[in-house]
Amino acid sequence: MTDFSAHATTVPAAPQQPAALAIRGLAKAFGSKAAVNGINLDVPAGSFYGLVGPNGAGKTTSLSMATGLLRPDAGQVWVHGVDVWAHQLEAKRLMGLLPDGVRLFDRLSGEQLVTYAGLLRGMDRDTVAHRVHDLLAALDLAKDAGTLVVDYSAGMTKKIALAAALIHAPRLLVLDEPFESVDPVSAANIRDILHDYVASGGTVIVSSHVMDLVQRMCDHVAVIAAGTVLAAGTVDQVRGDLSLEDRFVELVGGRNQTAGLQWLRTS
Ligand SMILES: Nc1ncnc2c1ncn2[C@@H]1O[C@H](COP(=O)(O)OP(=O)(O)OP(=O)(O)O)[C@@H](O)[C@H]1O
Repeated sequence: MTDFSAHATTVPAAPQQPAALAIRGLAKAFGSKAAVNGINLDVPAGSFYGLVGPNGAGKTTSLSMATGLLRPDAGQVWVHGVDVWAHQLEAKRLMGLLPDGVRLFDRLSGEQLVTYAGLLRGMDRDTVAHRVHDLLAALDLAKDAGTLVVDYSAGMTKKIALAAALIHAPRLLVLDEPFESVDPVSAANIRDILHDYVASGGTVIVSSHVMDLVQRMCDHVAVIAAGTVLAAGTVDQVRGDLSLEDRFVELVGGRNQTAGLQWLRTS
């Protein structure tokens, strides 16, 4: 493992100073399948952190455990020094989550859904109304505010879920595949929102398969494969002289032979 992270150790130990997210020895198996294999990771406060890895690498499982959605078999997680599994409410107050594939209350309109998310967080109605208005405008959803979420497209659904994750101005945003299905203009708007958020002291963790996007957007990256962290650090440290995509392929390997698909040829 190439690990450039200052705090990462092979023997799990509590973080010295609060990172935005610190993970020690996190593990999860589904039956006999080890999905996450005792990973350690430090996400510095104020960083824009990319999490990349092949399909089935364990990204969603790791993020679900790190954010209090899935109980780990082993290991510990801290968000700004708060133990996520020992102090769940306190930790969740600090986080905004865009989970992958989790059902929303889609019989609410977009405006109602984001308002509901704000009220659930204990915010007063005036502040919620003000922020809902701002978020819908920034995400180009104002004209669809009254449409039921069940009638939204996949990209619109991603955006309304992102608005719900942002409403309480969390200190750490964890976004699982935030750009999937999102059109290029909306993706650029979302990137601007996230960059402003990081510039004002927030921390963002995004999982993505789009290496070029991660290389341009993130300042840190971790490469995960088979439930293990293969490399972690600043994007420049991890990629060295290569593009992140080439470095990813070098680390992960696994280019498949396509010679067995001759039957697919049409001429
Ligand atoms: N609820 C579950 N039950 C059984 N196996 C699971 C479950 N969730 C995940 N897995 C398995 O754990 C492994 C890691 O899955 P995970 O969804 O974390 O990967 P990922 O890196 O997010 O993949 P992708 O990039 O394809 O979204 C996979 O082998 C997957 O089949």
